[in-house]
Amino acid sequence: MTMTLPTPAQPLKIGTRGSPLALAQAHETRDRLAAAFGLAAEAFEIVVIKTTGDDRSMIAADRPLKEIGNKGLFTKEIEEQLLAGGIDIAVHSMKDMPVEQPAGLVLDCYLPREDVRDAFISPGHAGLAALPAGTVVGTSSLRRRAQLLSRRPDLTVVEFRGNLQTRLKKLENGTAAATFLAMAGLNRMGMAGKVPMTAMSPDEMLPAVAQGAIGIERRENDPRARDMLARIHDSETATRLAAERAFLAELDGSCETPIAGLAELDGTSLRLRGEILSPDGSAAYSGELTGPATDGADLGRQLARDLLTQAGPGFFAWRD
Ligand SMILES: NCc1[nH]cc(CCC(=O)O)c1CC(=O)O
Repeated sequence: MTMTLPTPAQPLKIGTRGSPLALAQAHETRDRLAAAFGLAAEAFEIVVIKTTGDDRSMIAADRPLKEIGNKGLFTKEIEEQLLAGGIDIAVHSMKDMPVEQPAGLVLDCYLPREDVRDAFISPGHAGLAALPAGTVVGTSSLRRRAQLLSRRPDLTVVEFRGNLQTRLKKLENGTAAATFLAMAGLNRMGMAGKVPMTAMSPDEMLPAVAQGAIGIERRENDPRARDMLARIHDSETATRLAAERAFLAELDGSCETPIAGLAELDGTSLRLRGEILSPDGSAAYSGELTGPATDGADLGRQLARDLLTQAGPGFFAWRD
């Protein structure tokens, strides 16, 4: 392969948000690229980009993200920089990515997926089932709120945002007795052993579509980035996300919607589980399909149609 590799004088510019998790993901991407091509860290430049979603003044701490309109809230400025050439690749949590990318950009490189499960975090309780009736729990996620209320209608769910440290402080001062975060983020930040938590099985809380997966976006017409990313791409993650994201797309969903989905591979067989909920958890529909891994997107669309049929017309009408 004739490829001009980046050098310290002409580094590959890696765009990312500045949060601790985003930076950990950007460093992992750089380290995998450096290892794959035998390059020094100096051949890469990590460029931190502030997004609307990071601008605290835009977001009152108690205002649910959905009210601000979160389609592209954390990605718009990064994608603009990518199109303008200010960066060469952009590292994202796939869970936060819309199902379609802007013209001129492609998102077809995934790193090996981390733990897909949600973590139950609480200094005083062993798990969801052990919480006494009426317990206050905190989350900012519409999906988790709906799932929690669906399984435990007796709980009170309060809006809970901010970084891990802020949340732990709120647990300590009694604002809530428990909160929930992705295992993947905790692991990638090296926090898994340092926080009182247990991983929840997907049967107890089915994770968000693409949870635990990192995707790397590039310009369509950039062969260097294309060829470099091909070397660190994980095809198993791609197979699983094809099914999950087709499921999400067919539901016309985004991270504003209480939707959960998880595909798992067993050899050449793909098992897809999905769930859709009303925001207050009073209605929840779930199902699963298994089929050949090569037909993941068909499986995703089929499961979405099955669940929409179960739920009946107008199930998502509250979104409009
Ligand atoms: N929406 C925020 C977000 N986006 C990705 C992660 C965690 C990492 C991942 O799921 O890949 C999180 C925080 C969380 O849910 O705990």
